[in-house]
Formats: sequence, structure tokens, C-alpha cells
Amino acid sequence: MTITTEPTTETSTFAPPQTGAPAAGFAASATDAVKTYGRGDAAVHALDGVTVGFERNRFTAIMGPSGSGKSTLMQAVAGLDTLTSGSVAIGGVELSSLNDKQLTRMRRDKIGFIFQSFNLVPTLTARENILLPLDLAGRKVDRDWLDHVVSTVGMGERLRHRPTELSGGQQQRVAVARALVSRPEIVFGDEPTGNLDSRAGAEVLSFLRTAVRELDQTVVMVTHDPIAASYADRIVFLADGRIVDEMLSPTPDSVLDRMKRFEY
Ligand SMILES: Nc1ncnc2c1ncn2[C@@H]1O[C@H](COP(=O)(O)OP(=O)(O)OP(=O)(O)O)[C@@H](O)[C@H]1O
Repeated sequence: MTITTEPTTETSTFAPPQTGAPAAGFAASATDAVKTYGRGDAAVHALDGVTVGFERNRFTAIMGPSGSGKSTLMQAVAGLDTLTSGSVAIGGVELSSLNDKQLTRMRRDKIGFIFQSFNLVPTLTARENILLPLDLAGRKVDRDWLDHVVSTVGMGERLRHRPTELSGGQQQRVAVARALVSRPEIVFGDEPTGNLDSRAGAEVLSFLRTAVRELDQTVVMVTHDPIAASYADRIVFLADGRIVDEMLSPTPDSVLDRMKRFEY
């Protein structure tokens, strides 16, 4: 793969934590993250020394060619997979310092997930789906917050509908509301608009941006789509398991231009 490494942004707030330093100030961070699959000649370095911080109250997109390590990075930072070496932190807490029970609680209380395939429970209404994480955790509902999230979803009466009675875009907005209802430290999205047409995708992306701007949430999203990425405040570009560039205030054209430098 050929990559040009000159920066494409004039200004940058890219300020990764120092090696070994506490990752305070970031909603989530990775420091010297290495993930190697296999051994010897067959070894694949999915992450090859990634240090990155995801600032609070920002919408970040992770882009890069297929196999560049995007999902591996997201899974590690979300505590769904372990690293070969290096560390990750959520809200300044190093995940390696947690036991299994604490890690489970951290994932449940501090992290929201949005998947490409919505993952709603078909027998529950939209509203019940949104409340499911709190119900399962036995946590009380913060009514004001719920109303705030629900009104931002903007689905009114459709909250009584089941997933099969909703469009793909509406289902994904329910899934985003479900991710937000516990007021997580950070929400991770893995190609959240990958199964949606462009109009429905735009609805979901606008909603994610609103969650960051008006609900003070933090979102990190993996995407291949330059238009989806242009909704973010910042894009981090990966190639061959390393961060090779970042871009602030992206536009679809500036992202496309940057992608042309990769051999996709
Ligand atoms: N369980 C695994 N065992 C072996 N190799 C793996 C495993 N998971 C990922 N890899 C390899 O690690 C590298 C990074 O994979 P990853 O899924 O993070 O890339 P990606 O950028 O998310 O790709 P895509 O855009 O295609 O989803 C790839 O070379 C992949 O083949």
C-alpha cells in the first residue's frame, strides 16, 4: 500500500496522551496499542503502536482501507477485545486495572454501542427497546433525560411501534437513543449507516451530531463512507495498523481527496 504522510490539515488538536501518562481529559484513549494475530511469518499486526485520544463532546470518525485495523481499534478501546501490548482507558480509567466484573459494569454503564444491523429486540416496542439497557441493569430511568433523548429522536407516536413497523433509519435512530439512554461516557458506532440508504443514513448521522452538540455526548464511528465521515468533527485515518493522518472539520470533498491518496 502506498501512503503519503504529509498532514492535510492546517490546524490540529491531535494531542495523544504521553506513554504511561494518565489518560484524563479524554472520553477514551489508547496508548501504544499493539494487537498481533498469529506468530512468526504468519503474524498480522492489526494495530502497530496506536496512540490516540477521543476528546469529550466530540464526534470522531475512524477511516482507513479494509484491514487497516479500524474494528480492532474500536473493539479494544470499547473493552470488547484485549491488546497484545499497550493500554486503553475509558474516562481516565485504565481497562487493564479492572477485574471482569468491573469491566462488565464499565461496558454497561459507560459505553454505548450502535451496530450496522440495529440489533433491536423485535417483540419490544421502540420505547421498550430504548429502555432495555436500564431495565436489564435494574437502574432507574432519569425521566428528564429520557424525554430529552426521545424528543431528539423525534419519532413521536412511533415509539409505540415494533421494529418491523419502522423504517431502517427509524430503527437505527431507536438504536442510537438506546445507546444514549444510560448517559454513557462514549458511544461507539461500527458502520452505523452501512445498511441504510443515503436519506436514512443522513437522518441517523444528523441525530448523532445532535447528540454531540445538544446532548453533550461523545461519539466515535468507524465508516468507509466519506459523506458519513463528513458529519464528524474530526477524522482519524488508519493504514496498516497505524494512525497516518487526521482531519478536522471535514467536508465530503476533502475526505474524498484524502482517500485518493490511499490505494483503496
Ligand atoms: N481474529 C483474527 N485473526 C487473525 N487476523 C485477524 C483477526 N481479526 C482481524 N484480523 C486481521 O487484522 C487486520 C485488521 O483487521 P480489522 O478488522 O481491524 O480491519 P478493518 O480496518 O476494520 O477492516 P474492514 O474495513 O475490512 O472491516 C486485518 O489484516 C485482519 O485480517
